[in-house]
Amino acid sequence: MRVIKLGGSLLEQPDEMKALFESLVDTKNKTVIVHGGGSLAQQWLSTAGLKSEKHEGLRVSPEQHMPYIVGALAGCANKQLMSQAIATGIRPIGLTLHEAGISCRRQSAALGQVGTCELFESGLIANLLKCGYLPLISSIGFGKKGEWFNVNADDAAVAVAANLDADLLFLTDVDGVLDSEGQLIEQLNTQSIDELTKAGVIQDGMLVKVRGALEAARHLRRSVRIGSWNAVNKPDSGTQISE
Ligand SMILES: Nc1ncnc2c1ncn2[C@@H]1O[C@H](COP(=O)(O)OP(=O)(O)O)[C@@H](O)[C@H]1O
Ligand SMILES: CC(=O)N[C@@H](CCC(=O)OP(=O)(O)O)C(=O)O
Repeated sequence: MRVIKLGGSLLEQPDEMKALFESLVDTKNKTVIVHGGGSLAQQWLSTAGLKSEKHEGLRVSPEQHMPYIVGALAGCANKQLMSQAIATGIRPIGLTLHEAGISCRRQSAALGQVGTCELFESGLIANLLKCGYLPLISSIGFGKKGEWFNVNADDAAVAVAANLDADLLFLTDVDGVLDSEGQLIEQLNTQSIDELTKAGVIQDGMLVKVRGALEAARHLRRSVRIGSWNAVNKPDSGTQISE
């Protein structure tokens, strides 16, 4: 089984999105998608006249911003992906982290409704795969009292992969992790990530992704890959991250 994390910028690239779903047709019984949609959430918040800020790659999420964030991620982004899956002949099922067996709690008071993930069970996803569905999981989650949370989609993908003991692949809008000269780095480990982060080469969204990939590599005891949209069935492309 493998979990593929799709960055939200895919939603703005219809040709890439179509090609990606076409390349999933043969592996749909063992693929689970976790998706972002940060740029869409940003657009919805701006249209509503709300100023949104990020702290180390995480969107500060006050309660009053949550209807727009939930609407953009669990609503519009999720349904745009469902639409493409259906057009490709794949049977999708749109879910939140709750149905994927993940419970959330507040990361820190300063970040508002930003959630971190805790695992509780994994049965439903395996059953949906057996029934021939492609699970499309947004990064919206819920706490034990039903409160809603905005989880960074990279962190969400790490939790889903951990829950399913699955391989993990991050697909994004660059070829992988790039060095200070913009060249692809093929392999990274704890030490090289530390050095590149201190040197400011890995930043923003890529920092969240690389940290998540390293955490997943440790937990899953296997390497994790970061690559571009067309890397889905190319196991030697992108950046491979191991302990
Ligand atoms: N060293 C780096 N290599 C590649 N991208 C980087 C690096 N440092 C920062 N980035 C930025 O991280 C972005 C990918 O992260 P993000 O925008 O969060 O993607 P996604 O929406 O797919 O999760 C790249 O488009 C790039 O602007
Ligand atoms: C807490 C937090 O940062 N949540 C993210 C969730 C979406 C996301 O991660 O989308 P991408 O994968 O497209 O970046 C956000 O609101 O932007």
